[in-house]
Amino acid sequence: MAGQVEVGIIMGSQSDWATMKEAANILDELGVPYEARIVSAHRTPDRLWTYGKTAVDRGLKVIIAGAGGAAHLPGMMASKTRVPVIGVPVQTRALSGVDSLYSILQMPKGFPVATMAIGAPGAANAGLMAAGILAISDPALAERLDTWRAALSASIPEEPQDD
Ligand SMILES: Nc1c(C(=O)O)ncn1[C@@H]1O[C@H](COP(=O)(O)O)[C@@H](O)[C@H]1O
Repeated sequence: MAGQVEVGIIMGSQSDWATMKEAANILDELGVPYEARIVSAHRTPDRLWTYGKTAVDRGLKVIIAGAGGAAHLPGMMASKTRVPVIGVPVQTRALSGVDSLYSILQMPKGFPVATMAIGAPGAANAGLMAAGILAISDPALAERLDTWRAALSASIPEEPQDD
């Protein structure tokens, strides 16, 4: 997307993109510029270091970090930059993403990660959370987000339907 990139979507592996794309889709819908990068604490620690070190100067306002299994990426990124990190536990085959959730959730005091739900709903909510944070100082985005939320509410029928 054109414009100053204020949201960084990072993920531990290419295999996370199917999940993390849900965050990107929401940001596309709301007209929020973002970048998407593969950054792994385990496999590309130097890349993580550089990304975290330069995040503030590059103008990033929120980082969405998704990882699965021993999901150390969100916490490590939160240690490296004061840019708020939203963590997305990617669903895993072995342990259904509970491993990812626990790896991201229990941060020690001082370096928080705002942890979302496991999998695609969590990634979509991460996009919405990032948009909500940016909307605090962006009235036009706030209006788009309000419209998006109202449309979702309006799409929910009052009564259950038969299949
Ligand atoms: N959890 C992490 C980190 C990290 O936290 O740094 N780097 C990769 N991974 C995870 O390994 C899983 C399997 O990766 P592969 O599919 O590449 O084997 C992915 O869900 C990724 O997020």
